[in-house]
Amino acid sequence: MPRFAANLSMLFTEVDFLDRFARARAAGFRGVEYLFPYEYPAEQLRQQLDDNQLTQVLFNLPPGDWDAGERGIACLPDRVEEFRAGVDTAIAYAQVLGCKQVNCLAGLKPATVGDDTAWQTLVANVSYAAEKLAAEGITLCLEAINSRVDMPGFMLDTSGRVLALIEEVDADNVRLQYDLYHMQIMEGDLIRSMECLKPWIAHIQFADNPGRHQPGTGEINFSNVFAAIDQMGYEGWVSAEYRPSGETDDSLGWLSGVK
Ligand SMILES: O=C(O)C(=O)[C@@H](O)CO
Ligand SMILES: [Mg+2]
Repeated sequence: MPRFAANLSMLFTEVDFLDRFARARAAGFRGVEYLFPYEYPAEQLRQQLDDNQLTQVLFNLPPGDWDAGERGIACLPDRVEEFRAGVDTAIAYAQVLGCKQVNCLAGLKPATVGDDTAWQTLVANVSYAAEKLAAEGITLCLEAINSRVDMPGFMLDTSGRVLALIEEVDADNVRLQYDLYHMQIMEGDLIRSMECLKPWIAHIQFADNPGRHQPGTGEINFSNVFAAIDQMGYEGWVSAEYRPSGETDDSLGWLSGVK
């Protein structure tokens, strides 16, 4: 059985954020992730992890102005200073939370910025972050996010783009975050793709498609996918990053199904 984690930005939203840790633990999870920790003092989040014997699996580098629609700043040439400051902030949180992986959102490419400029900015920023994070023993994840439904214009929208970036940066701690939901939309052929990409995959997330709800609501055969993840010898976390179609607790049938 894969090691499942709960994404607290999407699961257990029936309760306040800080109360979601206990709900995740009660449901059987041993790991949690969420979009961003920065609204809360790191020590307060650490307390929640300790109180509920949970591992902090992942969070994202500061993404720019999320509420205004920004989805990362790593490809933006006029935001390099802000990106670098964000790496320091993320490291400070990761140290307190004992978190060994952070995800870098590549960002939406503005029409005013050329493809090559955006790519070179991304390469330079990821290289910078990788070096700083390596000193802390932290892996930098890069997620391919679908540009068809959820994030039109996102810089890294295929596993091939992420692999090209990993190759160019050439650092041992830069790895692929494979989100089954995004990959089903962009590429399909999930099991064979994961088997091929396994050497580069550091983190897996999932939701069914269409709808981004729990397993069983869409077209992905999760029994087979989870079995394949086990069979390929993947040892990282597999995070439930879906919007429950009803109450979160009622969406967790897939979890007891694989116990
Ligand atoms: O949207 C997703 O998928 C995510 O994993 C977010 O955490 C953004 O990276
Ligand atoms: Mg994801």
